[in-house]
Amino acid sequence: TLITSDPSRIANSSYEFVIVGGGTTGLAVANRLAVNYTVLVIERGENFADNEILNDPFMFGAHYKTTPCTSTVISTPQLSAGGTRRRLPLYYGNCLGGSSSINGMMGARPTFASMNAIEALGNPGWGWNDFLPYMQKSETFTPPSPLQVEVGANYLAAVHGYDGPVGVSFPRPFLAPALQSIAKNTTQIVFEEVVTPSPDMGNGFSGGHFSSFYYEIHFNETLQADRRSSSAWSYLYPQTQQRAGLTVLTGHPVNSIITSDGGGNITATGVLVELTKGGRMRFNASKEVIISAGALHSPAILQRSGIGNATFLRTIGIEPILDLPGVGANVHDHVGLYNTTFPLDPSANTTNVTAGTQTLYGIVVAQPTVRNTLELKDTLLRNIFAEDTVSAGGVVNSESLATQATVIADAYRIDHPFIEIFFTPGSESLAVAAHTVLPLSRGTIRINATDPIADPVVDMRYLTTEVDVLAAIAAARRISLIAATPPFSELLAEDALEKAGVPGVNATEEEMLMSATPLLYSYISDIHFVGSNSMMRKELGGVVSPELLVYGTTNLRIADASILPLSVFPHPTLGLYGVAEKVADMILRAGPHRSSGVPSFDLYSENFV
Ligand SMILES: Cc1cc2nc3c(=O)[nH]c(=O)nc-3n(C[C@H](O)[C@H](O)[C@H](O)COP(=O)(O)OP(=O)(O)OC[C@H]3O[C@@H](n4cnc5c(N)ncnc54)[C@H](O)[C@@H]3O)c2cc1C
Repeated sequence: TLITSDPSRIANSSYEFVIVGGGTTGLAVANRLAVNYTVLVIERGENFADNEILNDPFMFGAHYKTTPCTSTVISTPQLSAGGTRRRLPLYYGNCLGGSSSINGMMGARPTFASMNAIEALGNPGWGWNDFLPYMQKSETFTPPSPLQVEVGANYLAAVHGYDGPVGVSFPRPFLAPALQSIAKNTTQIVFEEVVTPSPDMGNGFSGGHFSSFYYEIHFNETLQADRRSSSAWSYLYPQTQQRAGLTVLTGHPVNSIITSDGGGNITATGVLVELTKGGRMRFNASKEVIISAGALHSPAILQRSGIGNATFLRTIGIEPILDLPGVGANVHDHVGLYNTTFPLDPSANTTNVTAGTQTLYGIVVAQPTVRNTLELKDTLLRNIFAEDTVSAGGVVNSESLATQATVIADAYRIDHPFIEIFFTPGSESLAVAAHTVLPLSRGTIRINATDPIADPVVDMRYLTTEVDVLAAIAAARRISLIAATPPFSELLAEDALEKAGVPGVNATEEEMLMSATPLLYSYISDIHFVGSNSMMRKELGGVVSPELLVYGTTNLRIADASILPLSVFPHPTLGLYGVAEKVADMILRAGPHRSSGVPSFDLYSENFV
């Protein structure tokens, strides 16, 4: 593997594949393709292989906003407290490894029900049974030690992988072991009938569950010990992952894709790179171009290339070569309620409840189902009107919103959870955070009309559908209920709810929405943006086919979080490695060098068919 920041070193080289963006998904795809092909990855950010803060898995909470890899797009004003509006910072990783170099490392997988929903949007081959083997292929799972099992870690050996590049494990040492059991006991009381302890949070569970979180960390002697298992440290840097066919250019952004029009479908022939010293350089791809610049930037690259909503492109002076209204539409994100830190009772026994200077975001996760409000949510989702399309904003037509709402409702019927709650140990306080899952509000991403290479204009339109507001209120309620329920409440100061700005357990809906220190309207982006180049039927605003090929092109693919039409990964990273493994396998199988494929697992056909 050659990693360079000097474009002149590779100026006259030729490549079969060019991948735009050396982030989470991009580096994983590159690694697999470079076994058989010559591959060039072009990453806008730098190479921070040895940066201690990025590598240290326990530094995330304190530093992710200020690492040298961290970048931000500031959103357009979003709905906020009392009907006011607020701009939200949307963080992402701008270096090799992309957002996996700065994220919280919380390992999570989609559910059987949610992959069903993805498949139902016109994507055969993306159901749970087809997808699980690819997630397994990407990971080396380290089972919990007997000590970790004793204090709460649990797993199912059959759903994991044991020789992939990404380290997945429970943290070692197991942080705040006493809090693990307190959190689990409280969860069981608060959610009574809608959660059960999960044998493994990655088993495609049907039904709400709670479990100890696992993380993307190398705690494995055969991999690097005690290090963040970013995409770069999994698929690029290790000796075992070196590829003669792989070149990585850092420090240079791709402006656009170069295409030729053979009178039918469009063919990508290369990319145009902005040189930091000024000017532009072209790199050719003889087989394919794959865009992996993340959900915020991939649609902007397409739009700069003349691929997108033709009317919009014309208004800003770009001649469209492909009218695809879904580019930059359908983008969405989880609403994060993180602003809740509860002070500890000074007289409580907090041994093994806090985590000293070490932080990991969640230690126990609860994903309750909608059973008690199922009929209400079902009715809301199955009765989407044309006005909802207008308020959601980012969908291309009302059929798109109605179809997405229906498959979400079906997923809830199978018993997909509707929120996620997690307990986080601090040094002197405890946090309970929550985020919505499977939101329906949709927004847009468009390039800046006056400066197309600048940050795109992102309007996420959080909480613009009724069902999303309902879910957020439910999440806020559960946070206050947890803080008022023993054994968790016994750790907290008497006025903990008040100090944390959390409305009491009996607060009305109005109070939940508008209280003086409103939990709900101090929401933040959960940094899980997806959908801006959705994989679904073209009539619904789809941009890519189930093979991740951009509709109307012969060889332009997208592989990153932007392809997810629904937010089915509660935390995206492990699922995105599955996406990377799947698309690489599709390409390798179709090419002259046939892939050895992935092992097939029948485990779930029995349970779910
Ligand atoms: C602070 C933070 C915390 C998070 N916590 C978690 C967590 O705990 N668990 C979890 O699973 N997920 C978490 N996520 C989300 C998860 O990390 C992302 O969803 C995922 O990494 C996105 O992967 P991607 O491949 O789509 O994009 P990225 O990994 O962001 O990669 C895109 C790459 O493209 C590059 N790029 C952009 N534009 C260009 C251009 N024009 N030319 C060349 N290169 C370009 C970028 O620099 C970047 O390296 C978190 C994210 C953040 C930011």
